[in-house]
Amino acid sequence: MRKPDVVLRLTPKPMAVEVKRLSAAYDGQPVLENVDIALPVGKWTAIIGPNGAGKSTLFRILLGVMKPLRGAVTVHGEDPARQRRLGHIAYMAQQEAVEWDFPISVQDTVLTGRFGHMRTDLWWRRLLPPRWAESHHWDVVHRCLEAVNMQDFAHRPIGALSGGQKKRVLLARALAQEARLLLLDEPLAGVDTASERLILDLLARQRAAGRTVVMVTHDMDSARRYADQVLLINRTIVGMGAPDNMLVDEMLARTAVAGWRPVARRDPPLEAFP
Ligand SMILES: Nc1ncnc2c1ncn2[C@@H]1O[C@H](COP(=O)(O)OP(=O)(O)OP(=O)(O)O)[C@@H](O)[C@H]1O
Repeated sequence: MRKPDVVLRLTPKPMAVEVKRLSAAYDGQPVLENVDIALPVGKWTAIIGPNGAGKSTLFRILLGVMKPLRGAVTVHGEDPARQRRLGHIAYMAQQEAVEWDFPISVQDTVLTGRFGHMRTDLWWRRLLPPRWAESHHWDVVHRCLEAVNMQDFAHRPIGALSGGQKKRVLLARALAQEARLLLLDEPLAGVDTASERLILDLLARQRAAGRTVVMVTHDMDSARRYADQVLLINRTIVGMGAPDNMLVDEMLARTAVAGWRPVARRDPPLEAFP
């Protein structure tokens, strides 16, 4: 009898993020054009581009909350909205995008990061107010608050925090999601040196644990020191590669990064900064 043929299927592991020929627009006004991106799982990518380059728009599309005009987008090989609903994408918004006057404590804010996981709790649990969540959710919340050094502020209203503390709470909420992909919109903006160090070290640990980190930043030094790759964007992808190849005068000039300082010349003339 003839033996059945053994078919060896070698399916490549899906990328964390794959974007092909993407275009996006608001009210018919193009914002992103012909964007191609492939971000491997477990790497740290820094996205750098000037104001209005479309970085936050790209995040909205990767979260599946905005539909592209054209092109294909997958997260872990699936529809981004589905991945978000499954809790595989964590998002840290820019501080300005959050309603800080909302009467909610620091720990309840971080608990909202657990909502995706709570969907799999027992049905009757899901009828209770979130504050009565199962203890393992609270364990994660407290662990994340400790990780960002905000445990002493757990009961404080979020409106009564400094700028740097707000950032740390937003990061704790993103960490509490225990997602495979972390999308962070300017996590380092407006924080002091100690907070910056804490945030970068935490993200380095996330990456070491196999998570994919994607961080929009204007901080070239951090991108150079921590990121595996840099993506330069200004309405379209200007370049993508190792930090040492992307964060050079020629590439930055092409991206026209606001506030960009020439790398070769440490002290440019003042007139370079209007
Ligand atoms: N909801 C919206 N409706 C209409 N236009 C928008 C909307 N959101 C953003 N835009 C426009 O789209 C363009 C890209 O905005 P986006 O916020 O994606 O840029 P960004 O790179 O994140 O900028 P920044 O560094 O200032 O945060 C800008 O010209 C902006 O004015």
